[in-house]
Amino acid sequence: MKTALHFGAGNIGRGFIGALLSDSGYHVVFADVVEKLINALNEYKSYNITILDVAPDEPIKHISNVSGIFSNNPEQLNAAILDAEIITTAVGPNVLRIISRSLAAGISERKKQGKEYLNIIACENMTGASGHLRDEILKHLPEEDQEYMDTYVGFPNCAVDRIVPPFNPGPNGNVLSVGVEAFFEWIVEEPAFKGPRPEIKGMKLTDNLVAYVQRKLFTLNCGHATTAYLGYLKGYKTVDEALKDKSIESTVHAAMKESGAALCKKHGFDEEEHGKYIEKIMNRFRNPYIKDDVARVGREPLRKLGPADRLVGPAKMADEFGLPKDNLLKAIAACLLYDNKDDPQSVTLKKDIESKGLEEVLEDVVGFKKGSKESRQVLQAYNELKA
Ligand SMILES: NC(=O)c1ccc[n+]([C@@H]2O[C@H](COP(=O)([O-])OP(=O)(O)OC[C@H]3O[C@@H](n4cnc5c(N)ncnc54)[C@H](O)[C@@H]3O)[C@@H](O)[C@H]2O)c1
Ligand SMILES: O=P(O)(O)OC[C@@H](O)[C@@H](O)[C@H](O)[C@H](O)CO
Repeated sequence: MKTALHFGAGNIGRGFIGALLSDSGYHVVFADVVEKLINALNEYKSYNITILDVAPDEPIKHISNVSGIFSNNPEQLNAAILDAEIITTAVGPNVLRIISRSLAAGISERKKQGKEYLNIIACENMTGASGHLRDEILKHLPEEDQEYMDTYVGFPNCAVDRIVPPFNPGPNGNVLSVGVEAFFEWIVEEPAFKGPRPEIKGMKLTDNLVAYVQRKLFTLNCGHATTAYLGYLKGYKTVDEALKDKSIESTVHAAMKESGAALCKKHGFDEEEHGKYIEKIMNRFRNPYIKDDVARVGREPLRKLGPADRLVGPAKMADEFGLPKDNLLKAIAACLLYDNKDDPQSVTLKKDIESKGLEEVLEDVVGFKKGSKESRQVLQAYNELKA
């Protein structure tokens, strides 16, 4: 049987990518650092996915042929890398650097054992995640193994879309159970594969990946983050609850339209089709069967304020074409106000704003120069939202 190694047995790992791999005939080995997940994977060797929607065709999907290993156990991991025909990740962009050392060791071992093609796909909300992972691996790979990696190891980037919220399996439920929306989209960069393309049900291939990644990140994740930060400020707990607030809904919609106008100019998307794409996403956010925590959606605000990420990325793109971006700037201001003591990045952000001042943080983190029009506008929105 074919083996797939997937890093991260979390929401997207179990609820999306691992499930597609298992459905396509792979034995899926999940590598994670959480003991209870690994133990449960090895004990039950299967889990259930609940589809959170009105009358889904298949309300519960049973996923089998799975097992778990510890990502911080070099022997287990090396053996799994050696066996794998494909490797995927869904660990969060910041963890890619952490797993890169083990992947480098595994790639060197594959060379020693005369193994051929392998593709590694990082399924994270980040433009160029697999390429970034490759760069991190290169830092640990001996020079004499680099040619082997160039020849035999592909790093196709991808866009990954399915809302997988926190899920409560109930008092006697299985820790592996996961609830997902019915919709899913996994688009992978075809030219970057090395060797034969793997056949995975539900994986779509494209040769224009950047457009799809930006379409998803700057629309869905942009609207999601805007809802989360504005919602958190007003004390709402979930995305659907926040969107029932008309003033939040209209800002979220307007921010997605601003990013949409920029995306259509940049990538030539049809405006009418893109409008439908936005409406479909708004309806996905409103799905009453999904109770998605605003703290999950707003997690790691410093990452989300990055220059190529969901808020600043579309604002810069709008600027490139001289298009409006007032609502995107308001979303950036709401993100800067995110004050959640359980989120380490929120704590750091707050401390930095207190010690350096908002303008300096805007320049360092977001890239808006002190005194620039954008910086002044964010400052004004920040003070208005704070009041
Ligand atoms: N949940 C969603 O709706 C969704 C949708 C699309 C994309 N994503 C992206 O998928 C990625 C994962 O998100 P998630 O929601 O599944 O998060 P999650 O927190 O549910 O899962 C991440 C998993 O990675 C594990 N992990 C942490 N460090 C690790 C390490 N060193 N080695 C192996 N595993 C490690 C964690 O223990 C956890 O189980 C993120 O990049 C996210 O942006 C999430
Ligand atoms: O995972 P993050 O932190 O990058 O973003 C939070 C959510 O917006 C995200 O997980 C969405 O649910 C997902 O991207 C839907 O495909």
